[in-house]
Formats: sequence, structure tokens, C-alpha cells
Amino acid sequence: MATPIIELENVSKQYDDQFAVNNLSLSIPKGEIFGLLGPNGAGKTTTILMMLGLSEPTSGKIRVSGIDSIRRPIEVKRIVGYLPDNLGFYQNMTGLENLLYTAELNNIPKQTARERADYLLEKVNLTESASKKTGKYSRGMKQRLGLADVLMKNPDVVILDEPTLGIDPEGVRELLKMIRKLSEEEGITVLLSSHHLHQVQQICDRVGIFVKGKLLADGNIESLANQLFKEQSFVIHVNASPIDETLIQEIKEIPHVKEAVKTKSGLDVYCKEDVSPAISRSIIDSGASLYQISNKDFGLDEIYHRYFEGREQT
Ligand SMILES: Nc1ncnc2c1ncn2[C@@H]1O[C@H](COP(=O)(O)OP(=O)(O)OP(=O)(O)O)[C@@H](O)[C@H]1O
Repeated sequence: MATPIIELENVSKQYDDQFAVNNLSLSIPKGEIFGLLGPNGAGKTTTILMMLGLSEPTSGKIRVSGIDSIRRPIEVKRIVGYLPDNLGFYQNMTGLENLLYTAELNNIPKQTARERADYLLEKVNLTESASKKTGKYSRGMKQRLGLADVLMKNPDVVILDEPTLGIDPEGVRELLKMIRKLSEEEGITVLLSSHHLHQVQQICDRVGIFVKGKLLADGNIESLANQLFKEQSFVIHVNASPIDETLIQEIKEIPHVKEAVKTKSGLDVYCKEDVSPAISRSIIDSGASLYQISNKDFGLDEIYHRYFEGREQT
């Protein structure tokens, strides 16, 4: 694995007797786009605040670019750009003025600040609205300006908390494309928190599924399926007729088959190995007609829903 830029080691955060984050270990290499995916209250924001040194963990270690977030939070803030979910700008200032103000707060020399602001406004498609007051910006425009704003100080890492909240689908697509492009062009590591599966799937190299303060699994989509459903990594969809109880029973008895569930369009067979040839044989031997047999792909949606609907326990 490439050099990690974000490292969390057995990190926990306890509020009263409740763990908001429970023994989290995570390593994100330089240049990666990592998606922290989980439902509301999973502990995503708490994790982000701890990475930034804005909230102290109850136990564990956090390093960003080798810097201890707990002991040296100011240094960490210098190299991390953070876009919170409730981002605010000075409404009476223009987009450009807001960026220049951020530059001033970060001690960026005037000339460099202006060049960087113009460059970033162009990257986020806001050049034409640069001299418009941000109070008149749409939510999508504000998010794009937010992206430019966190990039003003040339950060090594960008943390985006629910960046697409309240933006229409077209705006979401545009913003995600922009994040991907900027990460590639500027070699930035991105940590993106979201509860939107499709969005995370579109741009992230790796995803961590976070529930009730625990990281249940992390990896690319394929490896997530394997981690979460060790016993049922394949779903084979069968379209045949007739599918009666005797046939379902026979299919269930094929080695590696864990379950067979009747659906509107046929039968879904959950199994540990790809046993489609054996399933086809059973169907034909039973005298039924086989119209189609295919492997269902695991999208993140499928993974997420199967997991949260408790399928893994069946
Ligand atoms: N300051 C606090 N005091 C007490 N409990 C807190 C505090 N901050 C967060 N929590 C609790 O910790 C848990 C995790 O919250 P957190 O905001 O990190 O989740 P999240 O995944 O970011 O959710 P959301 O998407 O809704 O923001 C929740 O149960 C929340 O109620």
C-alpha cells in the first residue's frame, strides 16, 4: 500500500456511556478518494472533527501527513481543507472576495491569492459569477465555491462532509466530477462523508461502511461484498418456468448454495461460489424451461441494503 496520509489507530469517542466512534482503525493512502458511508448518527462527523483536532478522542491515535491531530491541531489545520455540511460565506461579499478573505486568514500573499482564486474559480465554473454577492448564489454554486475555498491554501487533504446535500441531480453530477478532477490534477487526498450510495460509488476509489460508530468493512465495491457476505458473495438470477417448491428445494441442495428466494421475475440464488451450470442442469432436468440465468452485480446499493436489511444474518 502507498504511504498513508491519514491514519487512525483504535480511535474511540465516548459521550456519557455511548460510543459515537468505537475502536476505529483506518489508513488512507495519498491521492485516494475515500468515501465514508453510513446512515445519520453513524459517527462520520465525529470522526472528521477528531481528524481535524477539533474534538479529542477518548482513546486512540490520529495522524494526518504524519502529524498528530490531537497534539498538533494547528499544524493539521494548515494542511487539511475542511468543507462542513453547513458551510457559510459572507453573504454581502462576492465569491472572489470570500476566497481572498480566506487567503488573508491563511497568510497567503495578495498576488498569489488573486492568481489562485482566479484559477480555482475557473476550475469550479464560477468565473462568470465571481463578482456576484454569495447571498445570491444557489446552493450548488455555494458548494462549488466551498470547494474552491478549501483549495485556496493548497491543502494535502480535503475533507468534505456531505458535500452534495440539497443540490439537484445535475449539480451533484457536476460537483462530483469536479472533485474527482481536482483530486487528480492537484494530487489531493479526499475524504468524503455521505449517506448517498450512488454518489460515493461514482467517484470513490475505496469506501468504508460505517454504522453505529464501527467500521463494518472497507475496500472497493467487490471486496466489500466479499467482506460483508462471506457466505453469500454470489447472487444468481434465474428466469425459468415453472419454478415449484420441489425445484427450489433441489437448487438449495446444490453445494455452495446458501439460499434461494422466489422473486417477481424468477428466483434469486445466494451462494458462495458461482454454481450457475449446476443450477441450469437442475432446471432443465426438472422439465422446466430456462429463459435466462445471470449473475447479479453487486452495486453499493445492493451491498448496503442487503446488509442493513439483515440479510447477512439469514
Ligand atoms: N457533542 C455531543 N454530545 C453527545 N452526543 C453526541 C455529540 N456529538 C455527536 N453525538 C452523538 O454521536 C453519534 C454520532 O454522531 P455524528 O454526528 O458523528 O454522526 P454522523 O454519522 O455524522 O451523522 P449525520 O449524518 O446525521 O451528521 C450520534 O449518536 C450523536 O447523537
